[in-house]
Parts: sequence; C-alpha cells; structure tokens
Amino acid sequence: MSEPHRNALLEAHNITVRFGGLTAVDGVSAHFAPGELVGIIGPNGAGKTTFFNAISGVQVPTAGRLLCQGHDLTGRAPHRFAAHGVARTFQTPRVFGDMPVIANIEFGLRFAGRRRRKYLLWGEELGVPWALRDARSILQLIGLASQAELPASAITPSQQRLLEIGMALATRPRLLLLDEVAAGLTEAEVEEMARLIGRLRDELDLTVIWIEHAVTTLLRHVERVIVLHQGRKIADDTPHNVVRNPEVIEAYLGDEMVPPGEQPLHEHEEAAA
Ligand SMILES: Nc1ncnc2c1ncn2[C@@H]1O[C@H](COP(=O)(O)OP(=O)(O)OP(=O)(O)O)[C@@H](O)[C@H]1O
Repeated sequence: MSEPHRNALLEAHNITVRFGGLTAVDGVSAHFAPGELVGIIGPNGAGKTTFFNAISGVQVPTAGRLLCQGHDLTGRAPHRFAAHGVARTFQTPRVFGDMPVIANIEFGLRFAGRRRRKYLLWGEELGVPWALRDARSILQLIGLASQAELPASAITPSQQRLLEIGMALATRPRLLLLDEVAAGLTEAEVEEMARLIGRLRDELDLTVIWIEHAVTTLLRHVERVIVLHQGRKIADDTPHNVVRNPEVIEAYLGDEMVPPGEQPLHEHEEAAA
C-alpha cells in the first residue's frame, strides 16, 4: 500500500466498492491537499457518486483505506467523517421542506456547535471564518438572505441546491464534497454556481471536490481533474492535460475540447507533462 501523503487533508488508498458481482469503484487512489479545488468527471455509472459515498463514510468500502488528516477513518460512520471536517451534498438536495430556510441552516450549526464547543472562548468561536459565524451570515454568503423565512419547499430547485451547500457549510467543514450541484440549472446559473464554489474555496480556505456533468464549466474552474471510467481512475491531471488525454477522449470527452490542429497527447508526452 502507498505511504500516507504528507500534508494531505484526505487520502484514499486503493478504494474498491463492490455491489454483489458489480465493481462500482475499482482500486481508486487519490489524495486531496488543503485548499485544492478538484473535479471528478466520467460517464454515467463510472463510479463517481459511489467514490464520494466511500470518502464521506456513507458507503463502507469493500477494500482500501481512508485517512483524514492522518486519522484512519476506514469503515467509520458518516458522523465520524463529519467530525473530521468532511461535509457533502447529495445528487438530490436533502433539505427539510417544511422548515424555514434559516432553520435548515441552524440545523447544520447545531451539529457544528456540538462538535466545536471546546473552542468557545468568551462566546466567540475560535478559528471559525467570519462568514460562517451564524445562520444569517451563511445565508448572505450563499445568496439566500431574502428567502430566510420561506419554507425550504417554496424556494426554487436551484435555490435548494444553494441551501444544501449552506447546510454543509454550517457544519464548518474543511473538505466540501459537491455532487452534481449544477444539475438542472440553466447555463447562466451553472456559471454562477461555479463562481460561488471558487469563492467558497478562496474565502473559507476549503478543499472542494466537485462531481459534475457540466464538464466545460467545471474544467474552467478546477485546478485538477480526476476521470473515472468503469470504476477505475483513468486520469488525474490538470484540465489542460485531461482534455488532451487519449484514454479520456476515447472513454468520455471526445476530441471537441482539443483545439483544432492540435493532436491529443501521446503517452510519452503525458508522462513528461
Ligand atoms: N447501492 C447500489 N447497489 C447496487 N449497485 C449500485 C449501487 N449504487 C451504485 N450502483 C452501481 O454502481 C455503478 C456506479 O454508480 P455511480 O452512481 O457511482 O456512478 P456515477 O458515476 O455517479 O453515475 P452518474 O453520473 O450516472 O451519477 C453503477 O453501475 C450503478 O448502477
């Protein structure tokens, strides 16, 4: 097994998830450093969500090891991952529809409060970014301040996606996992979402891992992309190199993103890049 990675916030070593005879994730290793914004892409059924489920404790891997800031969390429950600063959204937003928007955020804050009580000093929480200090500031950050009192079921689906991000932020994470938060949004909304994600990473000093089918937008905003295909990791590189990677072109992207006149990278060039 590979050695623990110095400075990595989260390390996945040879993660495999099997459902009966189906191998949904097949020996995937990846590490995520503090402050990184990383995309995960791949065709339908490639194993992206299952990999997310594994690295957030929702799905116990069949094999492999997960380290969060050096702590071995393999096989631990999701709340243990959350306690180590891992927060996530789901493909279908999981908000409390009958509760006001602000109460949804307060729910996340209560969880963070239980976890961080030991950091309380004179009523102030140490090390909490100003933008995450209370429910109002979080709503301001995600652009839902004027919807605070509405029931969550009464806001639009794209606002519900923002709310779910807000609920994840309320747990004061270090690592934010976003599963298709741009699904069903208009092109303008997708771009706005991408800018928000970049801002959250910058302003809150988060590590963000983002699964998305809106590949063109995603590639413009992330620094690194992991490509999954049939459960295997077939690339882990910059967007520039990934769109030129022959295996990725063959399995998923096609060659539309390679500028006209330019050839995809050959294997020896990839290794040198
Ligand atoms: N709980 C489960 N039980 C059985 N098979 C599952 C389960 N969850 C996922 N799978 C299967 O595992 C494979 C990977 O699914 P997964 O949802 O992780 O892919 P994905 O890349 O996220 O796909 P999409 O882009 O469509 O969301 C698929 O073949 C899927 O049908």
